Amino acid sequence: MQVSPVITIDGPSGAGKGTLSALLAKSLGWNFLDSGAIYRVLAIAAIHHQIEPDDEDALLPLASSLDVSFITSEKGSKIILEGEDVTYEIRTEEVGSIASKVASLPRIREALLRRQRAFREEPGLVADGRDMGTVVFPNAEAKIFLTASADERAQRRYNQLKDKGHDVNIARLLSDIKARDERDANRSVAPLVPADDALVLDSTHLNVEQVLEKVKEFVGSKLSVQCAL
Ligand SMILES: Nc1ncnc2c1ncn2[C@@H]1O[C@H](COP(=O)(O)OP(=O)(O)O)[C@@H](O)[C@H]1O
Ligand SMILES: Nc1ccn([C@@H]2O[C@H](COP(=O)(O)OP(=O)(O)O)[C@@H](O)[C@H]2O)c(=O)n1
Repeated sequence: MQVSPVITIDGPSGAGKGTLSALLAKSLGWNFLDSGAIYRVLAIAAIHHQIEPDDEDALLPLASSLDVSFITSEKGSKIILEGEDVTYEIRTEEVGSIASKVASLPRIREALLRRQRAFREEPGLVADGRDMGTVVFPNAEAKIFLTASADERAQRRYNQLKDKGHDVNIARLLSDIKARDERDANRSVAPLVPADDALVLDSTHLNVEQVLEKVKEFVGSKLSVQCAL
């Protein structure tokens, strides 16, 4: 059976993965998986159910039957957890930090694998995360590892959260980002590392258009989708 093609975009927080993935998915007309949102939703569910982020036994049933839906319409996309709209709530740095704690638990990652792979549908998928090219879709057609310096990523996150009306502090953001980098890169399962066959792209001194240009060139060399791009 022919499976749909996948482009994976992995990298640390604030590197521009979500921005790039959304632009690529839109220009190709492909599906989009924001795998980080699944971990963030699980973090919110843990808070709602008063479960500590390191309590793997208690989190496991929650992860296995996570009642979440990703709704995309012309007005934008919405994330609904147990009937509640958590689209705005999941984006705080605090939730990102709890997400990175629950994401370090091996059985939790295992429980979420099938849910993530189910996004691979016709005509194709752009998957954004930490382990998309290494674990979830190891046979992806094109893999990108997008990074940038921690200072640049903290500044981008600061601007982004401020624009959305969140109360933010740049020094705190930088230290949270560094702590999250450290945890994501050093965990025992699915650590944040580029796949052997990934294009590693440092976006510190590149704007969104420049990143997109380079990625389109790379994707075009790996897949026969040049016409769509
Ligand atoms: N190359 C870039 N240069 C400057 N800002 C960028 C770049 N890529 C993304 N951004 C901005 O940085 C912020 C974080 O990007 P995002 O795509 O959410 O990162 P990630 O998904 O890797 O955490 C967003 O506000 C986005 O518009
Ligand atoms: N595929 C993924 C995606 C996210 N995550 C975890 O979930 C957290 C939040 O992911 P995210 O992609 O929303 O984070 P940002 O890059 O947007 O800050 C990350 O810090 C990771 O610890 C993961 O472990 N594996």
